[in-house]
Amino acid sequence: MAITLGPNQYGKAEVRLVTVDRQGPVHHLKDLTVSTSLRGHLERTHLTGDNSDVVATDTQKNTVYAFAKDGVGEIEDFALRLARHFTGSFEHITGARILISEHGWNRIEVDGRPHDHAFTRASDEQRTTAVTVQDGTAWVVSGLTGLVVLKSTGSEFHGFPRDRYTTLAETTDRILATAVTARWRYRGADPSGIDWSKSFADIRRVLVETFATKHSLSLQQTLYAMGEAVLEARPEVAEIRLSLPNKHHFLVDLAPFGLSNDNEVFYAADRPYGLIEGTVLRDDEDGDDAGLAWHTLPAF
Ligand SMILES: O=c1[nH]c(=O)c2[nH]c(=O)[nH]c2[nH]1
Repeated sequence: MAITLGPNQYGKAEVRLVTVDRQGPVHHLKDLTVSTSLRGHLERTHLTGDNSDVVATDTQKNTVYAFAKDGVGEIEDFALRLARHFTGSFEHITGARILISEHGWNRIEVDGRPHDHAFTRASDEQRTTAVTVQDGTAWVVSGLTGLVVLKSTGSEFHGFPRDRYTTLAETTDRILATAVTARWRYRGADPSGIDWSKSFADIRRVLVETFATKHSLSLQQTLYAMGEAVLEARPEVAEIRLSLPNKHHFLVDLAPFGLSNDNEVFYAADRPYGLIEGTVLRDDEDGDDAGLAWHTLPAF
């Protein structure tokens, strides 16, 4: 039986990086978590322990901090700079994947005016990107996670099969709530000329507006509508994946207290939760150009 080394990668996970742009009295913060993964001809270290091809993960971490000195800018651009550096500087490193999540900070308001250098953490929501460079070609998959949304009506769920294990009541009016994780792949290899910040802001707006306005017969239907709206609004996006935990809000039975409950009092369950996941794509999109950017990412 022949044994061989399969696909592998290595890097520094979750480098915490905060930068302060202090060019003027008004400071600008960037708060990132950066993970690097390198791929290439790494048989020697795995098979013999010869590390002459191994760019140490400690060096990868230091590179992240050193590159931040010139300013981070948009996370997609920062990730592209890092990935191109690693693949361009070391002969045996042929691929790099850089994952970045950006944590938001809001300025504290003092007497109604935004403070120059004091902030509150925005929320658990994060903007994300996954940049892959392989043999000189780059792919960009950006997204967001932890975007919590809720609508207090405009959601129904009925018509599902009933068997001996079904107890769920049908409803024509329920709370619908979720924490959106979305990842969208930018069209084509080496995407350029994209205003990353504007693209992100528009996609986020379309996602939340569609969640709000689409009358929902299931979270699955809402997922598809959200993805479809993004693809219709943003031609630079090839496909989008959504992962939507159904944050159940169950009606509390107030009958034991002689009270009615007309969709006013709920128990917000944290687990278990339904998990609705799916991809919405253009049917003319050639999956091949996604290359390593998409198909080797965890599905959601
Ligand atoms: O929108 C929903 N989709 C489901 O698949 C499902 N299953 C369930 O119990 N509640 C819901 N709600």
